[in-house]
Amino acid sequence: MKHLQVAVGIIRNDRGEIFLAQRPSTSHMANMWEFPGGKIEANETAQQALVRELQEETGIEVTDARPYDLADHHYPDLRVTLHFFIVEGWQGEPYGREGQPQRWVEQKALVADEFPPANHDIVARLVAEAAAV
Ligand SMILES: Nc1nc2c([nH]c(=O)n2[C@H]2C[C@H](O)[C@@H](COP(=O)(O)OP(=O)(O)OP(=O)(O)O)O2)c(=O)[nH]1
Ligand SMILES: [Mg+2]
Repeated sequence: MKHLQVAVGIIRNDRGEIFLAQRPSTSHMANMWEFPGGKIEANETAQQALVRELQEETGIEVTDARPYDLADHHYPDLRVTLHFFIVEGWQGEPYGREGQPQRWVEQKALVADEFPPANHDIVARLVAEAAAV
């Protein structure tokens, strides 16, 4: 089975909101909401892939990102390992550079069911941590 390593950015602004993008209708996990990111290439670290993917998908230049969590998930015909980073420093303003719909959502208002199944534990953790503040 194919196994993808994916770098994913949880972009959080100073109001505690997180940037989400909607996956294209033709992609794997079509129409679900996601944290922007993408596949780690063979010659890259996870952090390098994160910086490149957020530039490509949201137009920002990441200046502050720290590893947050890992999630391993088996889809029916694909295994993914997601490398999540919290991104709290960047230049520019993120937007759906590939034409994908986007929105900012308060961390405590994230809804796990809007995300691919691989994200469910992470979204629950983010919501719990927001509630604890
Ligand atoms: N970016 C991203 N991918 C996710 C998330 N959750 C999740 O299961 N995935 C899965 C969907 C895909 O099967 C896989 C790879 O992500 P991707 O489709 O963004 O990869 P990519 O940007 O490199 O895409 P492409 O160049 O092939 O078009 O990770 C998430 O929150 N963000
Ligand atoms: Mg992507």
